[in-house]
Amino acid sequence: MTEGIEKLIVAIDTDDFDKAKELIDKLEDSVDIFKVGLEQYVATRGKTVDYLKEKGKKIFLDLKFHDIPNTMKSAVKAAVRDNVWLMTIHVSDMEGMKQCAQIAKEEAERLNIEKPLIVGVTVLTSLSNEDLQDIGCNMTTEELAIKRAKLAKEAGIDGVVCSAKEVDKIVKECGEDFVTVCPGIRPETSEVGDQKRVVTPADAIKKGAHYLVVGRPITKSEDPKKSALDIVREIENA
Ligand SMILES: O=C(O)c1cc(=O)[nH]c(=O)n1[C@@H]1O[C@H](COP(=O)(O)O)[C@@H](O)[C@H]1O
Repeated sequence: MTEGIEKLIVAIDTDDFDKAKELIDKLEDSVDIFKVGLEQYVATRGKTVDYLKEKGKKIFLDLKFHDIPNTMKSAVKAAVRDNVWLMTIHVSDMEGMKQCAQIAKEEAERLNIEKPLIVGVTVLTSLSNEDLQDIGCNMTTEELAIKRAKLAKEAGIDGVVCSAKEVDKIVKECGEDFVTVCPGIRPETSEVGDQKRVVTPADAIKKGAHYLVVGRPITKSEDPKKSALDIVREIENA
């Protein structure tokens, strides 16, 4: 497998299992990691996770848990049973994150499976500085993302989801081994849509992102396989 394929995560955002299956089948030779998010998981009750397992693919379960510590911890414990590669929580209070890190380890040991990576969402890539002001936060997206990444590291989770706009600073603060997953990736010619902090695949890699999450630029393309391969090539050239 090439280095580019190892860094690309494709977001299967559809509410239809057959469409998800069709996309996975089209992309299976050029993509190794697929993200099952809220829309697809809720609509299919997790059926796509089983399909991806049958195909031997790596699974990013993106359910972004955010709740009181006991509920977050219990949700992580249940999700570990899906035996996925990586899953998301929101960066929240220290107690909640610590309990998620701990239970993931314990449950994986009990089941004798590899512990999934637990990563915390810092500041959604659809948010701007103005959006943060509107919801009562007087920090910039970059300041808040760095602060939350440091909290996530202190709590003992494996990494964060962040925009590639701030990933270089997060790597500098939290170290090379702290996993960085960057959505809001847009090749030069792609539509931005609802994303506000976007970066090209090449620039995201140059800034130190470990993994790039790409949805619509691949899934809404007339030729998803070609679009995925173009991004893999751009990653490799960077
Ligand atoms: O956790 C995520 O994956 C996520 C965090 C974030 O800050 N921004 C973000 O876009 N995402 C997800 O990444 C994917 C991006 O999709 P596209 O905008 O279509 O490339 C979607 O599935 C989002 O749910």
